[in-house]
Amino acid sequence: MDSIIEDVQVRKILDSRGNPTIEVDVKTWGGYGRAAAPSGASTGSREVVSFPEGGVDLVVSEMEDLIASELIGMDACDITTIDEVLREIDGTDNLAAIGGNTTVAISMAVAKAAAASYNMPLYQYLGGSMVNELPYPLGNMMNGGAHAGVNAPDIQEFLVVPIGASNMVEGIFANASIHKRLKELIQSKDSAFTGGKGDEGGWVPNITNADALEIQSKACEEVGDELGIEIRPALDMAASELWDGNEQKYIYAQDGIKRDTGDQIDFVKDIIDTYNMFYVEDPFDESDFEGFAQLTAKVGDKCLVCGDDLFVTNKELLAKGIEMNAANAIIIKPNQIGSLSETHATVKLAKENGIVPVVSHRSGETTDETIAHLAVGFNSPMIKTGAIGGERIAKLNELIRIEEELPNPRMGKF
Ligand SMILES: O=C(O)[C@@H](CO)OP(=O)(O)O
Ligand SMILES: [Mg+2]
Repeated sequence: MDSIIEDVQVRKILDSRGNPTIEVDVKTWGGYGRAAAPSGASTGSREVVSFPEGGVDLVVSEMEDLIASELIGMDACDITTIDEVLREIDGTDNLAAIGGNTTVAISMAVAKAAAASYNMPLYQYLGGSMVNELPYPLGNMMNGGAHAGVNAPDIQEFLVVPIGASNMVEGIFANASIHKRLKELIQSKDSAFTGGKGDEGGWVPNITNADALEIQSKACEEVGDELGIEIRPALDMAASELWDGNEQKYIYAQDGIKRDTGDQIDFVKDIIDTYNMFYVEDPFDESDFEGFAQLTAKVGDKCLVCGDDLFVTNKELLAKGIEMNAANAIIIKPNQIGSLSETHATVKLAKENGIVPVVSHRSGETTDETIAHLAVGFNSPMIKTGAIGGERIAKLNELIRIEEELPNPRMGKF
């Protein structure tokens, strides 16, 4: 049994914001897997807790031995049971005792060790030998909101999708070209722009939301024409960060505008119509399933309306969203739910119901490349993982390698 776990090691490492996070090594008789946990800034309130009070240091000093002693001797292929054991060790509903980042890093390292035990890449171990589809890269171009400083746009992420790309390399480099072009276009609107970037490598301009939307769309058209492929704009509005529960309004500080839910529906629909948006994530507060459902009814036939904070990769919340027709896409972030098997269950439910799963990074990342394998192995037609920057290109470059390995690679289907 090459996949029997022999050792589990936990260490504190840096993330891209300079915060501590956790990296786990799992050794089996015949293989080895390593994975690290990312962390969010605009987190959903229903996500599992990242770390116990005491943080990564406490996990390393007091929990490593306990966790290792439970897992040593188990079969790394039995990932569901291993995830259950981790939940039992924790003993809370929201993984507050050992931390969802601890469990997810172990869970992903176990899966990688299992794959390595049988000399397989993770995507093939998860997706089978017929897997051959690659995800369109949803690339982050400009940052605002919680991922940027003051004076930035309120909308958190201005993204693009190279939907006309015929392969991964073409899509990834199209996004990099847009990122470059946007620097020039920002300078035309903001002469004091110094080239500052946000947490995910997108530019942080001091311009209005309207100006940002305009140059985002211009960059898609110009670069799309030059490269001869269709590139469409997309947004993550991260509207939970804009929502003021007392005022019952979305506060757009940069524009000095407040919008109630009805105004917000009209505002987002207008943006989708005007700019032919391919994808809009979290256009409403995380508790507003009804607002999501109203927007999806209006634009769901031409735009992906995606829930991130709304669903937090949680199967029960997704089931509620399916019942209410709240969205037609879901962000998949393993550390929101704390394990690979629960992440897989949510992806499965999404696919069974025609909801597009979009595997995603977090704003605080490491050079861990696991999500590139999850996107391919889970057959996710899109991956959200930035456009430039070391911790972002770790995933993109891994997708380039995976494309090279696949016998008959093709871009995913929506
Ligand atoms: O809102 C998001 O989708 C993510 C990643 O882009 O941000 P965070 O990791 O801060 O939640
Ligand atoms: Mg989001």
